[in-house]
Amino acid sequence: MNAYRIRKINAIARKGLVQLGQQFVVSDDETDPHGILVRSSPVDTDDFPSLLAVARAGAGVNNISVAKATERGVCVFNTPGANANAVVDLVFPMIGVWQRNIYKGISFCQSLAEIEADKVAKEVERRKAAFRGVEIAGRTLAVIGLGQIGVRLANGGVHRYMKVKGFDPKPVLANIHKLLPDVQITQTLSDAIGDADIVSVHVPLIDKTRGMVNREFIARMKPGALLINYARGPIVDEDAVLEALASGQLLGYIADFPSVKLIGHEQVLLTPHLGASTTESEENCARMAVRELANYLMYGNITNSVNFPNIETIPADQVRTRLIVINRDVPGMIAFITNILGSHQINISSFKNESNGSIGYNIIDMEQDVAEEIITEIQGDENVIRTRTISFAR
Ligand SMILES: NC(=O)c1ccc[n+]([C@@H]2O[C@H](COP(=O)([O-])OP(=O)(O)OC[C@H]3O[C@@H](n4cnc5c(N)ncnc54)[C@H](O)[C@@H]3O)[C@@H](O)[C@H]2O)c1
Ligand SMILES: O=C(O)[C@H](O)COP(=O)(O)O
Repeated sequence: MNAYRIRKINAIARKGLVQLGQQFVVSDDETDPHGILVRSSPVDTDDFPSLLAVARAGAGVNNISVAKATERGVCVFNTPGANANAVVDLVFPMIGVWQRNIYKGISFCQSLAEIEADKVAKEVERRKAAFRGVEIAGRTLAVIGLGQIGVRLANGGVHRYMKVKGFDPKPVLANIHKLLPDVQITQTLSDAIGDADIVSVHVPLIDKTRGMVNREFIARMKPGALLINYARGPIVDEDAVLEALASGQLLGYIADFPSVKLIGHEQVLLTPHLGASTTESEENCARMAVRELANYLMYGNITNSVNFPNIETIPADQVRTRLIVINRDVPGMIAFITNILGSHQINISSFKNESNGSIGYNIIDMEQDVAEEIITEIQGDENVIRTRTISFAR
């Protein structure tokens, strides 16, 4: 068969890319790819006519046109949890940097290069009181969004002897099971943030969360609290933050998303979108994204899609054709597909169907070739979004 064309956007770790076998050709310039590997760059799936899938080596998919992709039967993957340690590994140090005035202390030390060598030690002892900080043990941490990152951060707070509260309106049960018993799960957002010294937000950027941390949210926080955003810039209303910093309602804002409004503000600490930037996380994400994409292109199997259901089936040795049908999840679709195949005397050796509530996904294995007209007949139904045949040379 012809090779699958992969467009690589952004730096994808080599340890992931080497998993792609000879069936794949990877290029940064491919204009008509079957698959895309991407991190944070924007992807409009409508720009690529032959596109079958996009794999985001990371968590957030707000840079990808997921709704358009779903309408065209393009599968979008992400890599849940693959960079969660990296984010938590940065958030706690950043809290420490803030609470202990480390950034001010470091610039003070750099300024000591200007003075005479025998005066440095004396100057350090004379001035160090200006950088006295506070500890995080005993403080209350509110974690908003108890997903892969939120759960790790909440547990990390417990290990640091903090009181930890967490809020998530629709948590994934598997994540909640990983929470330490000392984390208090609250029923409302206000219960979580009302008396927290530190509020850290770990939700995806979607319509419902855009601007979620607004004036009203901040007003519900304890006066003088610290706000942390390692999720996405637009989740936080920056004007509301600046007002709250000026009034004292917020003591500080730590974020991974610099903007002109925030840069240079004394009460704001910024990092340049570094949350996932560790060797380990980049390798984890790349390995996972490549596996998901390759498994989809070669077999139509799905793990960790954000718009299609999970489904996996290994073709038996005698299977020649695998037909994939992606449809709107309405009654009668399975019967519709099997009736057409049956009416053409096609014997089905395996049929697997999964749904995520809006999209139905069918993998149908057959021991013979399937004529193009039969596929066209299936494709003709208004609820069929896309069909695809994969031939196995035996
Ligand atoms: N700074 C970085 O480099 C970096 C790295 C990784 C992830 N992120 C961002 O962090 C986000 C979360 O990552 P994750 O891996 O934990 O994802 P996740 O999907 O595992 O968890 C997100 C959680 O947020 C919850 N949620 C959704 N809306 C909510 C709301 N209104 N209130 C409270 N909770 C809500 C969901 O139910 C889910 O449990 C990503 O979507 C991404 O945007 C940033
Ligand atoms: O959503 C994510 O996974 C992070 O924001 C990481 O983005 P990056 O892969 O561009 O570092």
